[in-house]
Amino acid sequence: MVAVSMRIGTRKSVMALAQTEDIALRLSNAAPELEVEIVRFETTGDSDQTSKLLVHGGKGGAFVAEIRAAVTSGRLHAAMHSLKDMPGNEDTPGLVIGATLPRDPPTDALVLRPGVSIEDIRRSRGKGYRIGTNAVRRAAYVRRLFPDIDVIHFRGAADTRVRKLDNRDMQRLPVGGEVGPADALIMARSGLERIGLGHRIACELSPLEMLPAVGQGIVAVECAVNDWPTRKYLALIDDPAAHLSCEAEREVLWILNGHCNSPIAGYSTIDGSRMTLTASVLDEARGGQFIEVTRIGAADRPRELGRAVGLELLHKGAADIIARTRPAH
Ligand SMILES: NCc1[nH]cc(CCC(=O)O)c1CC(=O)O
Repeated sequence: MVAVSMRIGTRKSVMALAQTEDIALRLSNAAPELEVEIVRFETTGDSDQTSKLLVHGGKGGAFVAEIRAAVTSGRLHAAMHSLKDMPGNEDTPGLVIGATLPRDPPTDALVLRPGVSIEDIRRSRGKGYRIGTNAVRRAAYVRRLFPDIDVIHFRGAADTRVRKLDNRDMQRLPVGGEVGPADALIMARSGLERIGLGHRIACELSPLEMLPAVGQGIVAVECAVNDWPTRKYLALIDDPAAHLSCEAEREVLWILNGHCNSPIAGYSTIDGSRMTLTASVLDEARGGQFIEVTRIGAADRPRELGRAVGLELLHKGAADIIARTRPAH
């Protein structure tokens, strides 16, 4: 059989590489003639560990734009993305999500510094503890769980974050100065497991306690819309259920015009022919009030369901909250 090659681009972090290797393995199993080459990108977002990501045009701008440009120019056949990190409020002409891998657990989890106990944090409602996250959604939900906890800015690749927690490192702030050390972190369970740090999960937060980010736990592969050979290969490893959830949850983001660090959460599940979609918009400024909508619809019409949920959130006042949290440029 004639060998065919596919170049897949990824960020260089341990987590991104693990995800891309998973894609490569699935492709080789599905199409043994395919030789997958993993191309590692160092993005602006990864090399700058201090700023709050916004100066790079947000999460999307930082992590996604450079790799996308390489796909568009033909340097890459495809790009690996964590679906959670893909901007949900902009068009991507010429590109398509060719595959979504089966969803890993979408939940968030608490990682504790050795010596810190979850019982103590619960008992004190968080008072006296510092918890690190850079996500507005996680900050808002964790304040609902532990009202007296101190949420501090914390970023970096997942393995780096855990190392900094254990070493009691301080975090430099984008505006200057530093905070820390952190006693705990909120991180995605799937990411921790993919980098071999699943044993550090002290407590998993259910979707009811902390509704996951749109697309959390789903690895996506993007390619050029007119690159049919690549699309055919990617279709072989596409997980239909994850793809339907992707469509439903991302339609909510689109309707809400959510920016890179919006306090938006969204999670869908499929049961037979029905999909249940819950999405929320959190308002930290108003004492942690939040708007949440759940709807059930036809699993094979995910965008319709996403649109209904998004419009209902708007009807209940979501646009004001999102506008208030929009970073000034
Ligand atoms: N922003 C980083 C990022 N992007 C995707 C994941 C892992 C979870 C996933 O696959 O959705 C993580 C790490 C984290 O949030 O802790």
